[in-house]
Amino acid sequence: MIELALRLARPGFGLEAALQLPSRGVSAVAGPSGCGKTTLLRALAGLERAQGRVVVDGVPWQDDATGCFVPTHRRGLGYVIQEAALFPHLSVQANLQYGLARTPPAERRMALAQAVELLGITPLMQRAPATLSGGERQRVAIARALAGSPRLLLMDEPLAALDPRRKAEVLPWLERLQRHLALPVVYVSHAMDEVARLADHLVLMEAGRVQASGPLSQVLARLDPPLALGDEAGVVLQGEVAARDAQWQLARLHVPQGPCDFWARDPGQPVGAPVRVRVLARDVSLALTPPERSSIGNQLAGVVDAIADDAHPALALVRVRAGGVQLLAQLTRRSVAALALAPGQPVWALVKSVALLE
Ligand SMILES: Nc1ncnc2c1ncn2[C@@H]1O[C@H](COP(=O)(O)OP(=O)(O)OP(=O)(O)O)[C@@H](O)[C@H]1O
Repeated sequence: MIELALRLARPGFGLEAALQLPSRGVSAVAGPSGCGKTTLLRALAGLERAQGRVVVDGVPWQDDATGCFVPTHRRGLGYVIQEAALFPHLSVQANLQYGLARTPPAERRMALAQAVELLGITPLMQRAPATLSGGERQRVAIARALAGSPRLLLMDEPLAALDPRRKAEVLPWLERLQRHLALPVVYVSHAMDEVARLADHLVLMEAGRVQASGPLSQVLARLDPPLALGDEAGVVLQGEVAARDAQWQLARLHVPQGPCDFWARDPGQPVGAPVRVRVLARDVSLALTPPERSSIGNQLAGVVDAIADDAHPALALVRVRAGGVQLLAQLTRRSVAALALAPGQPVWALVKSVALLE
């Protein structure tokens, strides 16, 4: 467990965050620009001197009550930032070897081999950094951070400098890390598509404060903080590819807690592969009876769970429980009135197959 309670005051900005993050998996820290994500990460690393307490797996890194402050280089951190700074005169291999300097010799080979394997670096080993694409450079930077056998990996917008195509190339490698790494990762990003694909735990921040912190699906299904997410409000369902339809290039995705399987664009993964599906609130419609002869690929029987005002006065956010999953639907308040929607009301949640984002 990573426990932190940190305060920091700057002119015009104050950070006040108390958090408990799991010791395994990816904890994403998201929120609008300037809300203090980077400041929080730097304070956790000891790069920024905040007041308070940081305890990682029972080991205090900072405790103002006792005067404890472990300097950054003794915290066993890997740190990856937006623009990777690799040594330009060294090959990829030599850059990775450099990352080993701080690692006890007994752990070196394992850590390096695992990092190279997890991030698919082998074909790049002899290349010079200047010959790498932005995405390849970030993979090498992440491998270098991992080669140092960190206890905690901190990543600050590692994909933000990449164009959408490069970002799409790197994301599957980060998903591999998310599945296979035993160490905790704190991942700062303002991009909800990255968060939806990578996070196990989500911290939402606003103006230096923590708005919500908890398992990804629970935080995304809350009706209060998602309001701040605007068009990005929506839930993430986790499942696996159950079948692929070669004729229509669609895949049937089995979501264990869902009331039925989902049809979506074929993500190109084999049957049995784990997938996450992002269902945005604006892509979910509600009906009182199941539509016949419609083009909508997914129709889920559910019950209205809660209704909240959305940020715009014309809109409402409706949470529907369907089987063991929760969906959010963004509707006009006129539709909510026309259907007389209220908690407890049985409804059909309609989700176009094209709207499902893997
Ligand atoms: N070195 C600094 N000196 C003074 N103020 C700073 C400094 N660094 C950041 N700030 C301010 O502190 C606040 C939080 O900044 P921070 O970089 O942590 O936000 P962020 O959520 O990471 O933003 P972004 O997503 O844009 O990177 C902002 O108001 C910013 O202008």
